[in-house]
Amino acid sequence: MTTQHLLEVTDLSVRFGGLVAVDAVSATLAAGELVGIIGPNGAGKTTFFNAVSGVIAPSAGRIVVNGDELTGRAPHHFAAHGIARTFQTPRVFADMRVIDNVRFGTQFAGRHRSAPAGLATEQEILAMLGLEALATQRAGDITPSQQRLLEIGLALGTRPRVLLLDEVAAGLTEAEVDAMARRIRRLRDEWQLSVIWIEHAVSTLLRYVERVMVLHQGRKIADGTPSEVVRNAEVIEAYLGDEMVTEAGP
Ligand SMILES: Nc1ncnc2c1ncn2[C@@H]1O[C@H](COP(=O)(O)OP(=O)(O)OP(=O)(O)O)[C@@H](O)[C@H]1O
Repeated sequence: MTTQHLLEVTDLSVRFGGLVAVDAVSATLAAGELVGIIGPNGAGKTTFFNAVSGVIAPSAGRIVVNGDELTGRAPHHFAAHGIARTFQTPRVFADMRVIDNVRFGTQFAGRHRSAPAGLATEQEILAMLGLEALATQRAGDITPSQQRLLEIGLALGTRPRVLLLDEVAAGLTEAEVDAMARRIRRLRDEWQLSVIWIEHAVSTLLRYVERVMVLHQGRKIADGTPSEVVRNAEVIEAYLGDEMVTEAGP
């Protein structure tokens, strides 16, 4: 029996002039998976997200979402097929109320899509993110860490099946990073979302994901459980150093 993947990326490459930012990367995401992507600065992580959310057209390769090929299609096609993403720099609508930011996502993806169970209302999305008390505030007036959460709210407003999170924990305190990781787990556990999460806070990420892909100079150099990946010689050499092996335990 073959498993139908929600997302199936085959030999994806993105070139900028002479630079190969993503180099023949293949990857899959099954329903309900929580997968991390790690790798040094410039490894191609954000560019990978840009391609699998339609923000840039790949130079080569195929992107299939839930059985439909979307390679090179515009972002709203990806959104309508259930892909939502956040951006490295939070992009909320500062002059709109917090709750209206979440409503915007609904319009972006189209009103007539079927919503996954549990993602019924904007209020529930805000409650999941701990922002319910701020619903009527102007988004520009909430703190930067609350804006990071709201950006996830904007993505959730599209009622996605797949959530692509790009460094949503950047700039947060250690306690906030942990709280963020727990929220991401709950999104997967309670709303059956599939999540790919890029983060530089590697030790936290590795505690929460079941699988992690490692990018280095555009190539995928590893894809496995956190304990497999921290023992991978190429990953240690390229990115992690030796200390993660001890941190991850026996
Ligand atoms: N629009 C662009 N035009 C030209 N080069 C780009 C563009 N976007 C990214 N790059 C280059 O592609 C490479 C991969 O960048 P990317 O932002 O995907 O890496 P990253 O792994 O997300 O890094 P970081 O962890 O620093 O965010 C880098 O060398 C970057 O300078």
